[in-house]
Amino acid sequence: MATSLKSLSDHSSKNIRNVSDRTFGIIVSEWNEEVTESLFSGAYQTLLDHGVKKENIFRKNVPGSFELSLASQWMAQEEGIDAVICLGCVIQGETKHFDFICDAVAHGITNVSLKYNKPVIFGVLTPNTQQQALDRAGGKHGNKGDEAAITAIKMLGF
Ligand SMILES: Nc1c(NC[C@H](O)[C@H](O)[C@H](O)CO)[nH]c(=O)[nH]c1=O
Ligand SMILES: CC(=O)[C@@H](O)COP(=O)(O)O
Repeated sequence: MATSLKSLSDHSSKNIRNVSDRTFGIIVSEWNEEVTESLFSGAYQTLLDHGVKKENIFRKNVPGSFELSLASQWMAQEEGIDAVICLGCVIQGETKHFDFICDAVAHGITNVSLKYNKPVIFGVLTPNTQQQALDRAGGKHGNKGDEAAITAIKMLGF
C-alpha cells in the first residue's frame, strides 16, 4: 500500500506484548541527519510509550545507510540485545548510487536478522526528494521511526 494511503504512525494493537524487560538497539545513519534524527525521536518515544526502559535502549550512529548492515550485525551478535532498529534516509541523486545503497542495505539487514534469528528492522526511507523524506519523518505521512519501533515490538511478540 502506498504510504500516501496509510500513515506510518498508525498501527493495530495486534501482537503487542509487554516489552518492559526487553532491550533494543537503534542504529542511526548520519546522512540526511535532519530526517534521521526525526526518525530516531519517533522510534525512541514509541518504545518508551510501550513500556521499554530508557536504560534498555542502546543507540549507535553510522556514517551512512550503507553501514547499517555491518553495524546491525555488531549489535545483533550481542546476547543482551533482543531487537535492532536501523534508521536511515537514502535520497535519489543523479546517478545509480541510490539503487546500490538501497539494495545493499535491504539485503544486508535481512541477512543479519536471519543469521542471528532476531528482529532487525528496516527503518530506512528511500525517497525521491527531501520533501518526501520529511513527510515520512514526522510529517503528513507519519513517522517511519514509529513504524520501525512498533514492528520490532510486534516481532518480539511473535
Ligand atoms: N547518498 C546517501 C548516502 N551515501 C553514503 C553511503 O551510505 C555510504 O556511507 C558511503 O557510500 C560509504 O560507504 N547514505 C545515506 O544514508 N543517504 C544518502 O542519501
Ligand atoms: C544516494 C546517494 O548516494 C546520492 O545522494 C548521491 O547522489 P548522486 O547520485 O547525485 O551522486
